[in-house]
Amino acid sequence: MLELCDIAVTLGEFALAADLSIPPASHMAVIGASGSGKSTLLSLIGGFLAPDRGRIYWNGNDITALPPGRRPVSFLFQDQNLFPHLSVAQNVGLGLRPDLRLSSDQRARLTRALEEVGLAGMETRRPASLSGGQQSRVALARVLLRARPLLLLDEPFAALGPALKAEMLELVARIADETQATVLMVTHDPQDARSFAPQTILIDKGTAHAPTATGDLLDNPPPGLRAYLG
Ligand SMILES: Nc1ncnc2c1ncn2[C@@H]1O[C@H](COP(=O)(O)OP(=O)(O)OP(=O)(O)O)[C@@H](O)[C@H]1O
Repeated sequence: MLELCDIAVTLGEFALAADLSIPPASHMAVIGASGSGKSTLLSLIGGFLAPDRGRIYWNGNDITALPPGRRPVSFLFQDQNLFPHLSVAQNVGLGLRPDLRLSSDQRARLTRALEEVGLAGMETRRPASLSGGQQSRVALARVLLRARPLLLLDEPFAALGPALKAEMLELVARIADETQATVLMVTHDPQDARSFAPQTILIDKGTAHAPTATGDLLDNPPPGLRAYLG
């Protein structure tokens, strides 16, 4: 269970408040107009941004002061954070050990993770020689190996075509289910939210609202969200 208790943060002219709970193993969308604070919310949870007020709890433990590396969190961003000079296996191995000195057990897990995301045999390739979808799979394999219980996705598949995007979302859902991970996914695409996330956090007018049923929210969006969705 992730709890954001009375959180407030101000960035220049912008302010965001959040007071909400996310149940274990949720698949949750984060939706809101451009500039509403979706990435800010993820940064607060991931520890890249400290709140001015409030506490963040994970399973009852206060993680508000923990640096990103000590939080129970993995990230997936649109640029996938792949290092161009490293091979596929090395990029994935970084999820286990930043110095890449993997034990034989860790190497075996790495091989399994690559198989799981459909990249078996591509261990020595560099990211530049992969398609966009394959690059996304490398990033996903790294997430799979890290096996952190909270996965934060900031529009990671926005650059992929609709069919590939749907495939990657299914893969994320499967990986999250296997590890019982909670997933928070920022998206601009209501269809992604409907297919991936039974519940959605709406960010509107400076507030991240408590999760509501995605279908109900999108069928009857409040005025700000209606204007944004078009
Ligand atoms: N370091 C900063 N200093 C000042 N303002 C900031 C800073 N970081 C973000 N902001 C502002 O905070 C607001 C929220 O930004 P954020 O990136 O969270 O929005 P978003 O909903 O993710 O937007 P988008 O959908 O366009 O990616 C924006 O108005 C942005 O300009």
